[in-house]
Amino acid sequence: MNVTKIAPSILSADFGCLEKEVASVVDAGCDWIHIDVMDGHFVPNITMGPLVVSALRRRFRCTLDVHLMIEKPESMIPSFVEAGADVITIHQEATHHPHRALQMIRSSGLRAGLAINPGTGLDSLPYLVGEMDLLLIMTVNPGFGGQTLIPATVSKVASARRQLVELGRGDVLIEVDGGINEQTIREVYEAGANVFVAGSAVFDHSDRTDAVARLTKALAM
Ligand SMILES: O=C(CO)[C@@H](O)[C@H](O)COP(=O)(O)O
Repeated sequence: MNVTKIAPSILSADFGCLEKEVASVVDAGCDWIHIDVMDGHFVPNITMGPLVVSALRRRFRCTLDVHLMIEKPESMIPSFVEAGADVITIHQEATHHPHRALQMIRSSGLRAGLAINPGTGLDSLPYLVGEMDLLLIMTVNPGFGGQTLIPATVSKVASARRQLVELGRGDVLIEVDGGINEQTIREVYEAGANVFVAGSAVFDHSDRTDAVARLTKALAM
């Protein structure tokens, strides 16, 4: 699969001027924006909700990639659909009914993603693969930006890619999230990832065009 996307995570952006922050990465050539929704229960942090997604939807045409780090995501899926998300990803660990949650997202006409934490295996893949468009492999424990990629997650990406191909779903995007930077992006790409969430590696730099170009260059090396 040839698709590769850098998806800047606005968790590391300056929320005081979010429109300007997102515009800076869209101007740098990014057409996916990663939006981390945290509820203070599933993860020990609270961020934003559907109102922020709908505000960004009104201003930007790019793909809004919404990552729900919330318990019982089923209850909030309709609000994020209504807000204008393009991709909604739920965590396997956050619901008793991941299959149903993925079906809800798809039946609303959106792309559905399944996220798994670093400590979660790939056992459920054969049972959920028919309902997903994207597999988000957390490369850090979710909740905060600026962490270091956990090395064991790289072989999980490789294993997931192999299994997806064997299951006839080589088209499913593998997204990696956490600790993605110039030093780590190439190894997860080689393992089979194609969507690269980058928070601090983009927003901690004042020149966003340069930051995105550095990641793209590291990917191609
Ligand atoms: O979901 C999360 C954190 O839970 C991420 O999307 C972070 O925002 C990634 O930040 P960096 O590790 O790239 O700084």
